[in-house]
Amino acid sequence: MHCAQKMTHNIYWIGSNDWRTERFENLFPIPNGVSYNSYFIDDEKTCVVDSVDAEIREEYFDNLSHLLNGRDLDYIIVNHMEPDHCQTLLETLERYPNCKMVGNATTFRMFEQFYRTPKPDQYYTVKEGDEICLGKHTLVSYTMPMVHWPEVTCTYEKSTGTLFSADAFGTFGTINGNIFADQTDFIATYEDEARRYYTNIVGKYGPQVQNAIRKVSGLEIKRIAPLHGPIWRTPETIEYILHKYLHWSSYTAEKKGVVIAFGSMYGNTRDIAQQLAKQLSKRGVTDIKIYDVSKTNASYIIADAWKYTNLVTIAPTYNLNLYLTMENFIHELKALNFQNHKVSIIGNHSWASAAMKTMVAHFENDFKDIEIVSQPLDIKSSLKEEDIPLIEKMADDIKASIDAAEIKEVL
Ligand SMILES: Cc1cc2nc3c(=O)[nH]c(=O)nc-3n(C[C@H](O)[C@H](O)[C@H](O)COP(=O)(O)O)c2cc1C
Repeated sequence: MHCAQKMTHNIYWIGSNDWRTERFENLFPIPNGVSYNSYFIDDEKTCVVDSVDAEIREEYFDNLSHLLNGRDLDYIIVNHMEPDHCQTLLETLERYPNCKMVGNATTFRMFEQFYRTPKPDQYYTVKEGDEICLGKHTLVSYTMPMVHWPEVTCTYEKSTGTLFSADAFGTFGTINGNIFADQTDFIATYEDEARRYYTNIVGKYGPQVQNAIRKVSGLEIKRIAPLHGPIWRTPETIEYILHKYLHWSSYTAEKKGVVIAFGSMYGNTRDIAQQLAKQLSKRGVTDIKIYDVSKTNASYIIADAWKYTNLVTIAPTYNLNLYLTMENFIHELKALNFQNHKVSIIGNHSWASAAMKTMVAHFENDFKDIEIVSQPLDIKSSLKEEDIPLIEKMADDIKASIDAAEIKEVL
């Protein structure tokens, strides 16, 4: 059943929601679901901006044929070739054989790689700054390489000031009737999920995100229409999401606080994490988050590690190595280019220590711009009375580093 919504002057949201998929990219839990957004422009020429995941295929085609109302489809703009936006692309081209698929050389190469059905007669190549006039609406293409994938573009519609931004400015979480962020309590509803989406999906590409923001900063943006999550259309919400992206892409902490990530088999290392948290709290530190790396999906811990100034990793030695879920957590952080934060380290071992040294080596050698706060500690099997002063000293050092931290506005 069609369920399209009007976005503005003859531009419609023709996406839908997915509550069923457990994990986005089969990696990141999405307990609040996700939307796949597609847009339809109704003008002398008809145009779709990006197609959708197969999960919402029926809704997309119902919306499209309802709005076309018997007319033909002239263009489909492909800003991003990732399958969650393209699993219905080939079918769109086959249902509407006169439709031109708008993209660049990489877009078309990827299309053929994924869908094994070249459609050269339907390719319409655009370069940076090229315009397509639909009648009253004019679309301008801008490249955004590696704002997720190499072929990515964004498309700016001049008459309405709409930026179709591909995966940029997107978020996990479904659209619940309200397609615009300003119709929701958007900070409460979307901020944490937008940060988790950004850090885990696009976090690796901070410099590319900054380049893309610089590139579009000269445009008069009245609406940002991403491929996931709500549309940003008021000055307040546009400024909010642009500002958040500038902040996140600079790897700068948003808030003073400590994320304690621990791994533990039998509880001894967990006790160390709780003791440190207590000592921090006693010293007036607020916003302390403790996560068990074996329990909480790394995507949540990573999002909070990005947000707060200080991270502490605490883990035991396991078969002469670092405990595996901590190894994995640190590996994921590194893969996302995590940087510009302060880290403290505690290991635990019983006969041949490896955890502490491995964590120190990772943060010293594999990351850039990480300050190690306090002397790393190595506890023997379980926390004892004589260890408490060591934990207190680390708490003192972390507190001092939080006090010295400056939370800078990134403009
Ligand atoms: C399967 C297993 C392998 C371990 N391997 C090592 C090791 O290679 N070197 C070492 O010093 N301790 C090793 N330990 C000891 C742990 O580091 C120690 O028991 C620590 O207290 C575990 O903390 P937890 O209670 O938080 O799990 C191992 C323990 C287990 C259960």
